[in-house]
Amino acid sequence: MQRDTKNVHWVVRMNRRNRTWCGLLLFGTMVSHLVTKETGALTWVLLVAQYFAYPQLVYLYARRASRPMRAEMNNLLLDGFCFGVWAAVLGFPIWITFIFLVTVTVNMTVFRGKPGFVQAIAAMTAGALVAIVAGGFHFSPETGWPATILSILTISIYVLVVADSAYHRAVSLHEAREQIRANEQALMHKLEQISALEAQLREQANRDPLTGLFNRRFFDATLEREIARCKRDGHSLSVVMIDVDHFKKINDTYGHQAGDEVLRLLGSILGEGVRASDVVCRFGGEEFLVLLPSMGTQAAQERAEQWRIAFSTTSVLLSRDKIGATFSAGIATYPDNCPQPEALVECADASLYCAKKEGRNRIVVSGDNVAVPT
Ligand SMILES: Nc1nc2c(ncn2[C@@H]2O[C@H](COP(=O)(O)OP(=O)(O)OP(=O)(O)O)[C@@H](O)[C@H]2O)c(=O)[nH]1
Repeated sequence: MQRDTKNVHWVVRMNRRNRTWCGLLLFGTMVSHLVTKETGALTWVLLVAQYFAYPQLVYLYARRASRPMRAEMNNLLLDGFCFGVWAAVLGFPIWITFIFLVTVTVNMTVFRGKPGFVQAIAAMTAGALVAIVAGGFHFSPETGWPATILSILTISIYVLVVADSAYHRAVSLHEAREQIRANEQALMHKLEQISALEAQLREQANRDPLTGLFNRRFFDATLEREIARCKRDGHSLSVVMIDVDHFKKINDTYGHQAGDEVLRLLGSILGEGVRASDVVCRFGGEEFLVLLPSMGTQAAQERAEQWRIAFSTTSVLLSRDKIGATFSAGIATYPDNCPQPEALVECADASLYCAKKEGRNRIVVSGDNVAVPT
């Protein structure tokens, strides 16, 4: 059965590899040293257990631990303790003790810095002391040339393995960072697309698709704001309500498409030369509303008159038809002729009604014989 090692913490995997392969070299080195000594069977058994069973046991412990990195640090300390025991049991042979010292301190320092170095020394010392207390102290530092050569080989290979691991770690870190950067860029791009889409949707929600002017929803929201502003600042606020004359007849005579073109023409005339603060909207059907903040009756009337002349003198060309149209408009201005800004649309509507009644193609200002709604 193949075990899935991909989910095992990379430090646990790396240390298992190092313990297994560098352990084999260390095993060989120790064997070459022990064969020159009188070595009991127990020592051989323990040596085999140390280099063949121990790496697998500590790997299983770290792999199953809820915090594998912490478990692996405990394993490294245990390595130090065991090497301390072996060093003392063997009488501190100089080369073998040196390998123990280098591997244990490097392993701990890589992960914990200087405190790791101190902990490694402490773990080795503890192991050595335990062995000395249990079995007595003896000192036999010399190693024969086979053990010396194997020791040099082992330490060289160990340093190479550590350097190679560090290199691969650096490469995969670099790749991961690049991947994160690419993901971030893709995410930013998506966010930009989403906010552009949102802005587009917001814009569409406020626009009339036929004329491109604002719609009633937007007008209502703006009117509320402008009413609050004109009340606060005491500025004028004018509303012009416009309705195409006999529009039904245009539709009936030239068709719905011709009617649409007439509405588009009026929309473009109303939209020309507006101030940033003006709000031109299609209120529905053939009815338009223009909100003119900070504009008194006279100026609003002049503007509406310009639109009326422009519209009545411009024709829509459709196939062979030249379609002309006029509009009627009602104007209401706060505070000039409409004392309640909330009633501006109603006042303008009443004036528009008057303009229609008086014969169309004209503009009527609220208050000019127009009953102001109460
Ligand atoms: N082409 C077109 N026609 C529309 C649209 N919306 C509403 N209408 C038509 O506009 C016409 C409005 O007619 P009426 O309310 O009778 O008004 P009118 O004919 O302009 O008469 P007065 O306003 O009294 O001058 C109706 O026939 C609606 O079908 C639109 O988007 N496009």
